[in-house]
Amino acid sequence: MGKKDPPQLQLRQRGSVPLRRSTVINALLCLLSISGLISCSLMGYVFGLHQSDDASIQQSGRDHRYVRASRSQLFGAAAMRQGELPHQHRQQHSDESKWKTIPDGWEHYTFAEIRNHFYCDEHAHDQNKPLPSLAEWTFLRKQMKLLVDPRLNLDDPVPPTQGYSLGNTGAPPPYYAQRSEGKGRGLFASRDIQKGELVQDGPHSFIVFPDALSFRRLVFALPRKSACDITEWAWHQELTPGGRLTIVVDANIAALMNSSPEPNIAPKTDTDTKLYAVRDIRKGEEIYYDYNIYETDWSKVGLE
Ligand SMILES: C[S@@+](CC[C@H](N)C(=O)[O-])C[C@H]1O[C@@H](n2cnc3c(N)ncnc32)[C@H](O)[C@@H]1O
Repeated sequence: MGKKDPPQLQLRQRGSVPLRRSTVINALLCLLSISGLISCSLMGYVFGLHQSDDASIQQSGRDHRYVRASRSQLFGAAAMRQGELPHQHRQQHSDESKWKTIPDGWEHYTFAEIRNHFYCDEHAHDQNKPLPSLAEWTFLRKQMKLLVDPRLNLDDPVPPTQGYSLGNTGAPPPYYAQRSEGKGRGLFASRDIQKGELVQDGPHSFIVFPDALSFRRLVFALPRKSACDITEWAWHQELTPGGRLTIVVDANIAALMNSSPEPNIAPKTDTDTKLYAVRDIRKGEEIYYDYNIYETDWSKVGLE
């Protein structure tokens, strides 16, 4: 009696009006989807997404080293850079549109071109780089297994934030990671170490790149800062006397070891991948080896 219908009811009673509105909305949505489809195809063409996974990047060489990485895996990494990982610190870089994409011809990039692409000099000069988190190590190691060598066994009772099982003892190496004044991050003795003690057990710590392509594949499948880290952490050396020069990188905090012309640890020979204390080291002292014992010419390992 005299009570007005609630507004929503009145609307329904207006009959054809909602129908016309929905038709218009449907038509607009249709138009939007069609234009979306067209622009997606165009972008896919421009960025090479039109290539099927059969155009996988294949690593030539022996079967046991055969690794396939589909373009979608690499483009997944590029998409991740678009949003940046939560643990990445957002900074302004001169050309974000450049380092956030996978460049054409990445398979042939030189070491210097890779560093230019990711503006790694900016990263190198950042004195406030945080220690890599467990999540960052875990992602890096996952990509290493996927894109460098599927046979890699990176299971270890010691987490990468503490190192790895030194000599398979189940105990970490006698160091921990923290910021090092003027050097980014570094390693420090977690206890007194006696002259002659094994401090760094290379083969239990590093991964070996079968070739230069696997190195490029890994860096282009990483967030920018991790890609730059890899270019700073990796080195190359002959792993056996007279053997070929091989690219290697530690897959844990051992990668953070800095260099000194007066190192406190050193290998016994040029091809030795174990490093021993050359003098007594006190708890809390920074651990150094001397990078100059290794080859530094990246053209010698196919990254020219
Ligand atoms: C293998 S990484 C060592 C870890 C590095 N400090 C980090 O935070 O990622 C090599 C890089 O560390 C830095 N570095 C190593 N030794 C250094 C030193 N004695 N003085 C200054 N920087 C050093 C250089 O930037 C070098 O390219």
